[in-house]
Amino acid sequence: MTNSVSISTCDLCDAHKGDDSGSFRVLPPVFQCYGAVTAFHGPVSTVKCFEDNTLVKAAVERPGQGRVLVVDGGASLRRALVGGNLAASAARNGWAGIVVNGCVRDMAELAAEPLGIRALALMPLPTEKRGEGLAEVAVQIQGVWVRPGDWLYADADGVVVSSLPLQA
Ligand SMILES: O=C([O-])CC(=O)C(=O)O
Repeated sequence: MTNSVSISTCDLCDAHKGDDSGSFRVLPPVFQCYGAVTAFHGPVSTVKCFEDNTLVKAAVERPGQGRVLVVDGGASLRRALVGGNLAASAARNGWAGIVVNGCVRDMAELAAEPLGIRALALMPLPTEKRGEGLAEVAVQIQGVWVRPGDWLYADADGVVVSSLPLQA
């Protein structure tokens, strides 16, 4: 499922720039855009894992219901946590997007998927699936806390996260 209503992260930042409550957060500008969808948003689900994408695969094989999967891969640049197969599963199962604090691979396949995909970089090496990791826990993405049930908004300008759903 892709979100037809696009919400500008710049507009959100204009409206919330004085919010020091911690509810409104902006991710550091280190993410590259790989999916066919640039702007996406939805409630957050999380996976925390390190060079093992067992739980990422399990998540995207379940119904996404318009959610955004935030994967904290510890910023490892050594293995790809999402490739063409997982991205295709995510799109087919109705995820709005995937944000990976780590690497992805299969650039051409990712670019064809109707899904938002953000990651730090491309890396052709896959992971070892050892069954390790945690699902639906609070994660720290580039120093910013992201929790299951937060709302994430991404567009060409950046990625913001909020405890509450935000209006366009
Ligand atoms: O299966 C993996 O580990 C990642 C991958 O290459 C894919 O999703 O196609």
